[in-house]
Parts: sequence; structure tokens; C-alpha cells
Amino acid sequence: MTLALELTSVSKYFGQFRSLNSVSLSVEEGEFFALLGPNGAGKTTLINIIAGLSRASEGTARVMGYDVVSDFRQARRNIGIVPQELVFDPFFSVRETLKFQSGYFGIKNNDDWIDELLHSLSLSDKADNNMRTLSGGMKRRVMVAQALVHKPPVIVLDEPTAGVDVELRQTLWKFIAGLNKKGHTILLTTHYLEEAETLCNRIAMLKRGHVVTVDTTPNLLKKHASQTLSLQVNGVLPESLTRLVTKSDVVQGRYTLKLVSPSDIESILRRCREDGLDIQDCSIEKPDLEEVFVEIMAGDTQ
Ligand SMILES: Nc1ncnc2c1ncn2[C@@H]1O[C@H](COP(=O)(O)OP(=O)(O)OP(=O)(O)O)[C@@H](O)[C@H]1O
Repeated sequence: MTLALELTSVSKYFGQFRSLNSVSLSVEEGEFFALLGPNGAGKTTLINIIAGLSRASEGTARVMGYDVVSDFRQARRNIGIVPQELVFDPFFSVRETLKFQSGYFGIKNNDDWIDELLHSLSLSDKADNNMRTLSGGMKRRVMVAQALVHKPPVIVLDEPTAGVDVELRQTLWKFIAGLNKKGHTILLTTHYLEEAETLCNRIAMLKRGHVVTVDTTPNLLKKHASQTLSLQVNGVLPESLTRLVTKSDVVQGRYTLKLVSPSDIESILRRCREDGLDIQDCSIEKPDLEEVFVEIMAGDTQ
């Protein structure tokens, strides 16, 4: 089976500074894959190498089996990139922008697909407006349409929802998830971890140019995060429970306790009752990706 993306020992130097350190990653066809990491981890550098916009100092990158350097044209044809920054010609209309991009790939008579893209991204009524007259969120949607004019099997989105309102985020994700269902491979970078958790089947985390973890989303949650118990009581928790407390508001009597296993709930509640505390509220919280991310990023870097 052809891999949608294959990076082998990719390093990138900017002078003495090493932005990527021997990164190897494979993304299979049809995956919805997240690349996460704090600011400056190297995500955009990696995407630029995949897109053929920047050259790896060492190692190789392939898109649908095509090397991004020696087979640039084929690799480029197979990928659609939604860049982090909004880059456009302010004097073109939305439709002209999309027609121009189609021409770049040698596609004529692309109107039906352009109309479909405009409709799916709620841009039909802006088709003849100049790019400079659009709001930031609308421009972002045009960037998405622009990346898809040539129906690429692999779609890469670099923080597509940064600074975008909730409604547009939902529209965008519905559209991208639909493309993924149709078989397109998606690579996404985002700082909204709940988006990655909901959408992506697999996640890689980068830290200072190293891949520190790659796993399926359920495995990451299982291995690194624990369930928690939120309690509200009419007093201070017994001393013996403080080692489990991850968050507390002593004035309100609200506490969050880490659960190593679900059976801990029983003993926690018993200890509270033994201390004469009245339990006013109690709920179990599921682990989330934010907790996993914080734990992994706090670990040692190679
Ligand atoms: N052209 C460049 N010249 C010098 N250093 C660069 C260049 N491009 C990126 N870097 C450095 O490489 C590192 C990785 O940057 P990159 O933009 O890939 O991070 P990122 O993970 O995408 O961050 P963010 O989440 O902020 O977008 C940073 O320390 C950055 O300063």
C-alpha cells in the first residue's frame, strides 16, 4: 500500500540552529493525522518540506510515493496545502483566485468543482467579490478552497482555525471530515487540542524538532491521562487524600482528584464521610488530550 506521507530521517538546519532533528513519520492513505507541538516545535518547517517550499537539510520526504525534490511536480499534484498565513492577490475576485490556481495545475474548465467548493464553504455569494473586501474568516475559507482546486488526495492544514469563530470552525471541520470520509488523507496542525482529539485517528507530538510520541488517539488517552473525580464538599478534604488532588478551590470546597482506577471513587467518598464531610456535588471527568499533551511536553527531551 502506498503511504500518503513518508518522512525518513528529516533534519532541517537554519545556520547552526536545528529546527528538525531526524524526523521519521509515516501517514497511511485515509488517515486523519494530527501534528501537535508547542510554538516553535517545527511543525510549519515540516509542512514546508512536505509542500516542497523548503528543502530538508538531511533525509527524504515523499507524498503518495513521490519524492518532494526529485519528483516535485507529481508530489505537488498530490497535495493541497492550507498555509497558516493568508496569502492572496487582493485585486482578484474569489472565483478568479480559484481559476488562477486551477491554471497553475493545468486544469481548464474547473467551474463545476469550483462552484461545489464555493457552496460547501458557504462562499457562493462572495464569488465575485475582491479578496481584499473579505473578512479574515472568509479569506481563510478561500485558502481552503484554493488548496483543493486540483482534488489532491492528501490535504495539509497548518492551523486552519487559528483566530476563526466557532461557527466557521464547525463548518470547516464538517467539510474536512467529509473529505476524509471520501478517502482523502488529512494532516493537521492545531493548538486546539479538543479538535485534534475529536477528529484525528492518530497523533504525533513534536518538541524542539524531535518526534516525542506517535500513537492512536485512544492509546494516547489511555496511556497518559487518567480519569478525575470532581467533588464539592462542605469543608477541607482529609489529609490522606491530598496526594490525589490535582486542582483545588478550598474556599468553595471544590476539588479535582486523580483516579488511578475507578474503584478509587468508593474509598475517596468513604474517607470524606468518615471526616464528617457532606458531599454536595460529585462527577467523573474523562481524560482529555490537553492533559496528555502537558504530561508529554513536560517530559525529558532527547
Ligand atoms: N527561515 C527561518 N530562519 C531561521 N529560523 C527559522 C526559520 N523558520 C523557522 N525557524 C525556526 O525553527 C523553529 C521551528 O519553527 P516552526 O515555524 O516550524 O514552528 P511551529 O511548530 O510551526 O510553531 P508555531 O506553533 O508557532 O506555528 C523555530 O525556532 C523558528 O524560529
